[in-house]
Amino acid sequence: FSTFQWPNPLLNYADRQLYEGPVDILAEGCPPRNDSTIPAQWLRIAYHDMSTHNVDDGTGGLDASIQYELDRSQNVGEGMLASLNDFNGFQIISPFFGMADVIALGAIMAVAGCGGPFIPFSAGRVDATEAGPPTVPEPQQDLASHAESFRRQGFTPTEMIALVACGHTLGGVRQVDFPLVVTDSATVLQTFDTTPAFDTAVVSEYLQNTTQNPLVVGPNVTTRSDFRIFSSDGNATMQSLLSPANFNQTCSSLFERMLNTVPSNVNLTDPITEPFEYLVMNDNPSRTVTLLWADRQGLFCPPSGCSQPSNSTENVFFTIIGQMQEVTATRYPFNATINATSSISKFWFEINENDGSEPITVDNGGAGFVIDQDSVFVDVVRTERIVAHSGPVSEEFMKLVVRENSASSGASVASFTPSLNANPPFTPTINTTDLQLDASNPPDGKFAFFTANISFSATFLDLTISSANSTITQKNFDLTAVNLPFIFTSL
Ligand code: HEM
Repeated sequence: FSTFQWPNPLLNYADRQLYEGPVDILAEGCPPRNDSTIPAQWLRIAYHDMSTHNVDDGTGGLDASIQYELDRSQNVGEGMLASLNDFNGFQIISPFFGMADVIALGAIMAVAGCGGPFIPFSAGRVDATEAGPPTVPEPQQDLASHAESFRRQGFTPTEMIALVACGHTLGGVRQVDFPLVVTDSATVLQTFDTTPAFDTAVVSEYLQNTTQNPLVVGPNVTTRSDFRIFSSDGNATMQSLLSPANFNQTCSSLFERMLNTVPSNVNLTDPITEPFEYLVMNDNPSRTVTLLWADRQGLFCPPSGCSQPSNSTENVFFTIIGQMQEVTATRYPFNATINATSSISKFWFEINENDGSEPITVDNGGAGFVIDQDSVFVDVVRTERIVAHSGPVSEEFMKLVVRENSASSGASVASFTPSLNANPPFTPTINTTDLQLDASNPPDGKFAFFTANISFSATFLDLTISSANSTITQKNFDLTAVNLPFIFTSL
């Protein structure tokens, strides 16, 4: 059992992205693209985005500023645009999980997808709104400039050697983008080593003098930057990286630092190294899991009881990260009816293995899973996604239904919709709409229904209701975590 405290929307969301996808689907099996691989492209963009960091003043780092830096020659390559399009296409950017977090997650999936080590994931990066300085190292620069670039980014000369070797085990150099490095125009891409996998081939082929790495043996001596870097300590670091165990361990910890290099005013979560959102246990078909709750007065409910056994079990399908860690989990769904008058203040669970052992209580470290307020919430049963047709014209929107039980003077919803742009920068849209009394749903008990039509593709909502003396908000309601009905109708 982990020490995770609910609610923590960022950690919850980051955990779900790492262990349930969907980012890994494009990295699994190290799939080829543009004569390189998708993971090679994802790993390179993470390094280039981080390269703006300056340890001296704490600015720059992994902040998605790359979205504004694509026109620079140091960021040449179709992998850059393709990667950003991949990341935006997942539509997982949320109010607290921006493009920079997706770039970091992409690098983690990239390394794992090509057979490399697990890199612990921290989330909470903040997306830049403009370009950073042009500080990506380039092949024609000398060793001293490279050492200074890496120092500025927070890495020692020895770490520079390892970081470049770890990066250049994937992918290669494209002829059209670097014609001075790869001079033979019949070559589309010259790989750094003979295997697409994340492995030590880049090191062993270099040490055996069989390497075809164009940044080591390319015809143009000026652009042999990998040669200058790899040999800068008499090959001592490269020798140490020959051991696959040491290579994996060194690359994992350097990549973790690379991905966690952020502006000094940004705080990241603790690293996620296990799927803490789940109770990972051995399979026991006789196990029962019961949801229990207390009413709004904090009392455990009277005779009939406030408890509900789980109604089924579902297998959790883990990403390549979960598969690599060999974790398995079962999800226990519930369908509980809460009395509208006595309501709910907190809930918890009891797990009974039914094998004679004491049942276990799961109660968020003693506090219970506390429901802050029950004055306003999204009615997921009445909310629906609507596709309305009239001849060739079609309109898509979401009919949001909100319940509220206070005598409010105004209610509004701010909806967050990930970017549907074709090109970067992929900035989300946030719209604020007033909620109106819902004529189609008469009041029920002390609850009234309010409604608004919002974007079909909205993923997160903040609800606000104000009355004469208070404002109540329900922040970060995750529409992607609920299954809303689709309604097809005519306009
Ligand atoms: C002095 C430092 C470095 C220089 C001069 C350098 C240079 C280059 C060049 C010229 C390419 C070819 C890009 C293309 O044709 O699209 C490349 C590719 C690549 N670099 Fe670096 N690099 C450096 C450091 C790093 C580091 C630290 C990483 C760590 C993540 C990294 C990861 C990659 C990857 C994965 C590719 C392959 C991209 C693909 O195949 O699409 N590089 N690098």
